[in-house]
Amino acid sequence: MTRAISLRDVTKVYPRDVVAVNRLSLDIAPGEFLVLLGPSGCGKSTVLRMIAGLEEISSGELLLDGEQANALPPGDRRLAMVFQHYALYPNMTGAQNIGFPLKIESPRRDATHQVQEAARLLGIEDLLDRYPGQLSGGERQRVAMGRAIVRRPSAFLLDEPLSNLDAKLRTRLRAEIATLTRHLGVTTVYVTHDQSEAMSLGDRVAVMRDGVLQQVGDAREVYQHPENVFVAAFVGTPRINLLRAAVHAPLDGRLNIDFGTQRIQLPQPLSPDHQMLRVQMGKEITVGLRSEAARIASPQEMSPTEALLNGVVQHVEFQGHESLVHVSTGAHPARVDGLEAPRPPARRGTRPRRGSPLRRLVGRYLTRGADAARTPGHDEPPAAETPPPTAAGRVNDGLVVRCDADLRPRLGERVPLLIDLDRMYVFDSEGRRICPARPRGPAGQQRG
Ligand SMILES: Nc1ncnc2c1ncn2[C@@H]1O[C@H](COP(=O)(O)OP(=O)(O)OP(=O)(O)O)[C@@H](O)[C@H]1O
Repeated sequence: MTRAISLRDVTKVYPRDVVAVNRLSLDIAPGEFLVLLGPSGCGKSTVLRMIAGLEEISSGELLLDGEQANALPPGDRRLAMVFQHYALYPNMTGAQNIGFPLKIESPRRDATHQVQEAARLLGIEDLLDRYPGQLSGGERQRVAMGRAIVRRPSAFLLDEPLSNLDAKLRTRLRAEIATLTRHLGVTTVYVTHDQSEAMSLGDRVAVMRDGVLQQVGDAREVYQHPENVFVAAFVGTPRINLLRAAVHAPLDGRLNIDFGTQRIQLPQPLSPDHQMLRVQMGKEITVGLRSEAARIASPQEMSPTEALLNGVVQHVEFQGHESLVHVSTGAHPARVDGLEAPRPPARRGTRPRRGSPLRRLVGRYLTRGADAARTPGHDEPPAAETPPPTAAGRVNDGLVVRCDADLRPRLGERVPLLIDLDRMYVFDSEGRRICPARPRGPAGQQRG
């Protein structure tokens, strides 16, 4: 038995007028695994607690299988909730903890069979005789999951269930949870602030900010077509590069995106996406470039859908299979409120050394300077475009790009960046995505 959960215009106002959830509407299909994602304090747990019946709904409607359930007592909802803190009874064994909900229902019932079955599904048969104090964090969370599934609920509500565990265990357990809930076919709502967890887990991801739902879609859709700059910035590792820019149209009818010290000219004829930028002329826009939308390569390799920017290597993160290279372009980074953890600072650049693989790759560019980078159809970078040095200990405008681990860019090295215009996002001054437009067809249908 699984169930549909619908929220219609649901608002939660706590005392002192704290609006934790603001007019949220969401339909979760029977058997679906939906992840509620957002930064701390955005209202995720409140949504879960309203579904569970642990928090009163201020306005709006909760429907369980189409029936209004705002006033239904929590015990009658047949939902199981698992919290970040395992809340196991320390004086009960694993078996007693798992069987506890059944004992509450009917104290004389022998729950051995159901407990064994839940333990078998979770692979914890050997832990049943142990007390919580004798279990590791991961084992305790499995017992907590056992307690949630033993009553065969119609939906699971999981509130950051893995955030107390180390990264390796978290990865393993989240795969187990996804497999288990699919095996049971039970509707699952999973709350997390960890975007990589969200992207790897759910059928759909619902991104929240300040109590307001920003976007719902499958992971690919949310990553590739973020509705706004907040979603673009919250989802994806490394974080998307966001640069302040303006659209200019000189008299020759061409269209430029101007980053202040550098600009790129959009190829003619303008694509339908780029035509939409005309209305942004004179207004501030934000350009979003994921790390895979720019590459360090010789301008001679530039394709018709690429444009050139120049940069200076500020910091290199070696990742084994690739490197993440922070490149200063002189452009001003755009700020998005409400995101956690800014990028880590990096050391100030030094001079490039001769003979590096990167120097061989883009060597002509490096030796001949900006002149070598000029390609017909693309804007010529002005002489003053070499980015200014940044203050020691800060990467204030570093564009993070992926690079083959063998290239080994040197700190301070001047590099050409080829920007993939098909994967360049533009957001208007309100943060809404202007381009690329959502693709037509079933995968890209507009919601709502
Ligand atoms: N009982 C309460 N009384 C007053 N305000 C509350 C209460 N519970 C939560 N809030 C506020 O409501 C907002 C949303 O809180 P909520 O716990 O739902 O966010 P969250 O996204 O789950 O955060 P986290 O990831 O940190 O758990 C926050 O501003 C919080 O301070």
